[in-house]
Amino acid sequence: MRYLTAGESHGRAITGVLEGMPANLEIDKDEINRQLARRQGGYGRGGRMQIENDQIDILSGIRGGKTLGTPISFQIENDDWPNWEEVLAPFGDNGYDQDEIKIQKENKIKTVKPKVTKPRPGHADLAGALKYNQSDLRNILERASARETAMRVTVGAFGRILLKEFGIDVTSHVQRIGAVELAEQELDFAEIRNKSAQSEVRCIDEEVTEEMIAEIDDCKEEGNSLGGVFEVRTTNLPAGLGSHVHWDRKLDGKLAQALMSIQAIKGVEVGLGFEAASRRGSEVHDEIAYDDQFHRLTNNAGGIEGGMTNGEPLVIKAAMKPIPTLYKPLSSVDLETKEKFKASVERSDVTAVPAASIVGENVVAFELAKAFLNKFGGDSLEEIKANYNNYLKMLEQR
Ligand SMILES: Cc1cc2nc3c(=O)[nH]c(=O)nc-3n(C[C@H](O)[C@H](O)[C@H](O)COP(=O)(O)O)c2cc1C
Ligand SMILES: C=C(O[C@@H]1CC(C(=O)O)=C[C@@H](OP(=O)(O)O)[C@H]1O)C(=O)O
Repeated sequence: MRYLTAGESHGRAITGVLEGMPANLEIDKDEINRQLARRQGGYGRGGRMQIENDQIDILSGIRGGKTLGTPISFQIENDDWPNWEEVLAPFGDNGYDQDEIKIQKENKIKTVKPKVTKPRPGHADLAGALKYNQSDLRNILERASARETAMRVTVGAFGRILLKEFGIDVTSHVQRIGAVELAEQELDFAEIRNKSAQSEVRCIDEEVTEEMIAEIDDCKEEGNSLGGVFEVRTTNLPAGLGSHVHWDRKLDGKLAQALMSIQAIKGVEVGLGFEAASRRGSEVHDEIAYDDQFHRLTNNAGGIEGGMTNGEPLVIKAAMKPIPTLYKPLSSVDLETKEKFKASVERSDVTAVPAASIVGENVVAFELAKAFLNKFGGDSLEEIKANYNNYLKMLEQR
């Protein structure tokens, strides 16, 4: 299974093509829209999320509510597009009517959006302009933007619909916003799901959530931004997804890549992660027991050993850096004039960790669905179910 996405953040729409879904899987469009709505929520987001109302429009690959086994294509319209149509039209003068810009500047009106030449530290602006030989940073920032994560949530939602047929579920919660951290605790999957669905920040502890909200408010007041950490968990994963035999078949590597490729994610930990490096072996490795089936007395490995699921729940964390666009300006240098400036900002998120946790949850769901199809693959849902049930029977006999 694979996918491609296209689209600029303020372009007409973002689009995607997903290939490799088996035939005869019932697709609940509401479930996809629910995931998209979850991604739009979370305390700390800026003005853009009040403009957008992400809804999936499926163009092909589904008939009568079921997959055909053919490529599935879809799009989400950008409701902000009418404000950018002139600037981002595929053909035309990019809206850079210099006379009009001059008149508008004189009259302090701002409907024309001039060329962007002031790169933001921490964003893709400067590196992208150098690499792609661009003089307008808009040609970089439009595609670097995390608007694209709406597509990743869409394909992840398809993945989770498939996983659900096999009783596998994925959830997430916010572990840290800046300096405010949720203490490590024994977590019950159903509890995380219910509480994180209710909470504005998607931290599962009410008191800590309030502290996180206060931290975001404080940071906003200061014109600053915040990062944090989220954790993704799964239930009912069978042992044996992924493989130890080649570097590019190892599931931990694939999950890390999927998470690291989310905008602003700078670190991934499986299970104990970095903490394992400072402990002794006896305090890290999960002892093996047998009770009708193999299981572990702890889950410090986070459900993966040797690049394969070991039958315990997957536990994986990702660290997000603070949002690069700051109301409190940082110094930078104008691309054209080479003059120093302090950036001014029109709108931005203060933090997007709660949104990123939903993206994380869905990219993990997609990678797991892919690994699931690699192991139990078939062209129809019925064939995959037969393969899966056969494998479960084999495991029962071990
Ligand atoms: C859900 C989400 C929302 C984001 N919102 C913003 C934003 O409003 N302003 C901003 O400058 N960066 C935002 N970012 C982060 C940038 O997209 C990201 O830092 C940039 O593309 C550079 O990539 P890098 O941080 O991975 O190096 C957001 C990221 C995510 C995941
Ligand atoms: C549009 C989304 O996130 C955007 C990601 C983003 C960035 O630079 O990554 C910048 C902001 O966009 P704008 O510049 O239009 O305010 C965010 O709102 C979204 O999540 O759907």
